[in-house]
Amino acid sequence: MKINIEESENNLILKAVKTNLKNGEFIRRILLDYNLLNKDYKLKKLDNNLYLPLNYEEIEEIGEEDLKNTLKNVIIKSQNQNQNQMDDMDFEIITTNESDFEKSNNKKNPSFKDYLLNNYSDELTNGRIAHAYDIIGDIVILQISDEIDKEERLKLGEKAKELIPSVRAVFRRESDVKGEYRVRDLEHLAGEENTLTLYKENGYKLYVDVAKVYFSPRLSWERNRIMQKVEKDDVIVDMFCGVGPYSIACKDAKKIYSIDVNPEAIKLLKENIKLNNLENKIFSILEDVRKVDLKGNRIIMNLPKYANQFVDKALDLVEEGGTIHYYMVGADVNEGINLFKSKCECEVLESRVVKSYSPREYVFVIDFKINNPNKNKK
Ligand SMILES: C[S@@+](CC[C@H](N)C(=O)[O-])C[C@H]1O[C@@H](n2cnc3c(N)ncnc32)[C@H](O)[C@@H]1O
Repeated sequence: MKINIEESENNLILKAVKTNLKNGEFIRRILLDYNLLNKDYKLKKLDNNLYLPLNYEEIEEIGEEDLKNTLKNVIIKSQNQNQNQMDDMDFEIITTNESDFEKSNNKKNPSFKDYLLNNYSDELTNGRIAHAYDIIGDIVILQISDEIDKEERLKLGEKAKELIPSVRAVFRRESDVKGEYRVRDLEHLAGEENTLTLYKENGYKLYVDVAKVYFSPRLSWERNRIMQKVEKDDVIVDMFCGVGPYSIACKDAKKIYSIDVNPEAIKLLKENIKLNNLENKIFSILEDVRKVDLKGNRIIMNLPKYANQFVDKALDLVEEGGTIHYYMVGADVNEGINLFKSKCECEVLESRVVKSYSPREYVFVIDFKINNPNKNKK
């Protein structure tokens, strides 16, 4: 096989990790843990190298540089933990195309993406059907507009169930995330009408009920970024914890306070604490965070749409010299920076786009070091 670096007009572009055969199995397991391995294709051996095809949308969301850094960090961490000797940290991410890889099902079935491309190219172009979908455990959530007939939507659901590996149920986003609990309406399209699933990311597991709580697999990279920053003496306050993905990602900290107003989220959080053996570290609190009185040195504010209403509360919760990870929706990250500067003495440690939110808006994260939470307080 020749690995084409050039983009081809007739073929779907794929990204792949190229590594030497010795390190291949180690990297394969990491990619599986991160839901990054594209199971539609077989791995490819060539010369002394292994090529592992990646889920392209995931890479688009996180960016290639971030992917490389995160993989490097995870490899270093796993090596320390398991004394796994990976010869050299040698791997690269290459751009190739799907014809370089053999389909994994051997049945000459198209992938669901091929199916969409072949049958719904107009709808993909005009945005009535999105190419991207979320896989949470064994549940798939498609993005299909109301303008597509119900009958057609059900047909697409059945196709998704048939063509996407290991799927138990297919739903469609019926609304944006909304309300205080940030939960979206879903329409059932195929498979079991059961919305509870077990999801895996960054080496931990989570029960998620996609109809009752907020959850986004597209934040797994961001959670990994936070995971790398946590120190063993940290006391974390996860102000809007949901089922606990950030709290659990912070498992190397000394103590984690996890707060949410949604009783269903806290119920699942409790299950997730047990599932990950973190009973002695994570303390769940079913409450409006505005009524909670605690102190921590690392505060996580993952309520991007309304976070600006909770800055004063976060400044009450943070210790002097602590860090606030502030998520916000907007067109310009300076809105968030100026807001904090008007309320306290702080510096920006890092800021980046986490994902796109609407055609002109993004979800940004800003990591602030809070030198004096009370200065400028009104
Ligand atoms: C965007 S979700 C994030 C959940 C979780 N951090 C995650 O990444 O999956 C925001 C969460 O904040 C919770 N929430 C909203 N207002 C709240 C408040 N005043 N106090 C505590 N939790 C709140 C919602 O119930 C929801 O679970």
